[in-house]
Amino acid sequence: MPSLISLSNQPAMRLATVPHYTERRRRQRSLRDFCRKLAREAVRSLYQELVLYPKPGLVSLVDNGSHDDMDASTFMRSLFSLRHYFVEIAEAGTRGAPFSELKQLGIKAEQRMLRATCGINTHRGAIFGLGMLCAALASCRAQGMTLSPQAVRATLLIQWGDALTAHTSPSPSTGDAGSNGLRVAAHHAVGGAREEGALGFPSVFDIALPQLQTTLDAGRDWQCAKVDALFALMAHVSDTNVYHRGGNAGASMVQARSRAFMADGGTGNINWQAQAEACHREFVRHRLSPGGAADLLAAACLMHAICVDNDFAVLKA
Ligand SMILES: CC(C)(COP(=O)(O)OP(=O)(O)OC[C@H]1O[C@@H](n2cnc3c(N)ncnc32)[C@H](O)[C@@H]1O)[C@@H](O)C(=O)NCCC(=O)NCCS
Ligand SMILES: Nc1ncnc2c1ncn2[C@@H]1O[C@H](COP(=O)(O)OP(=O)(O)OP(=O)(O)O)[C@@H](O)[C@H]1O
Repeated sequence: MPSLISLSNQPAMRLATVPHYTERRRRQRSLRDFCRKLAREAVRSLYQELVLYPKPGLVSLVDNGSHDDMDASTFMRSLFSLRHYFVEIAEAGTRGAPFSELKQLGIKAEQRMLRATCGINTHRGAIFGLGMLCAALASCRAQGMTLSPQAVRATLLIQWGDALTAHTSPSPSTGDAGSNGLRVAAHHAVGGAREEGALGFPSVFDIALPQLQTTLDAGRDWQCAKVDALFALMAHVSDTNVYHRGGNAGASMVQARSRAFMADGGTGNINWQAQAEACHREFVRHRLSPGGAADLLAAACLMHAICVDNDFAVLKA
């Protein structure tokens, strides 16, 4: 039996017996596992959004809402195509990668999405919102910080706030071709996803996440929580998808109908299901699709899952 000393002369053994080396390897493995877990939660949150019904104007397992060009299977192919992206952007977050690197990962993810959907834009806003949150969550974890909503939002703004602000006024040189959101921003002075990101996703942290918790604390189920959070988002968010399809009139209708639903008690109202389905039919009649609210709901579902997993109390609405 060779002595431990002779074995320890081997390079591999020398490293392996050095405590901080094993600690570093353990920590790296733990971070990789966390990034994979984040990615699973992000994909699961996109699925949670897809299967919600009633979801006014939007695609679900029940119908295609205001869309002729996509259905639930389009979204399923799309969310599955993003499974590696969320790992990649989380790992970039652990390194504190610059926004330019996150942006390239986002663009690659959009290309994977478009290949999976034969060119249909199913999750462009979600790639941005959930991608940035995964990067911020992973950065918090790498720094040994808590994963509280406050810490995640502060980390996102500290690490990438300036770049996200610059991202609200894109220039052709940065490869920002025209988009529906940019055209809406120019025509209606509505900031959309870019402004939401630059402000640290206030609609997720200050509206949707507290609403999820308020409905759950009232004793209602997860479907009710997601419905109330979606209506709360539609009541407040300036959704460029809605402006793009329905202009100012469409945006006013979405906000007015959503505020009325919440003022009537949301899913606490005994007739909530009939009211929500009537809203769905009205939005479909007007071809309205609050896709931005749907993306933000998925982001809130991700943050809620993290809070539950880490026993963080979510502030109520
Ligand atoms: C910022 C994004 C969403 C582009 O926004 P823009 O308004 O220019 O584009 P577009 O109209 O195609 O997409 C907007 C999407 O955001 C969603 N959305 C609309 N309004 C809002 C809102 N108020 N809040 C959040 N999301 C919204 C919609 O569902 C829509 O799909 C993003 O896709 C982008 O910049 N992509 C390039 C790659 C990148 O920079 N990624 C960043 C790292 S992930
Ligand atoms: N369940 C959903 N149903 C429809 N849209 C959704 C859903 N979930 C998220 N979205 C968001 O809404 C966007 C799709 O809306 P929309 O089709 O209006 O956008 P667009 O492709 O930019 O515009 P258009 O299709 O009118 O040319 C998706 O990119 C996605 O970000």
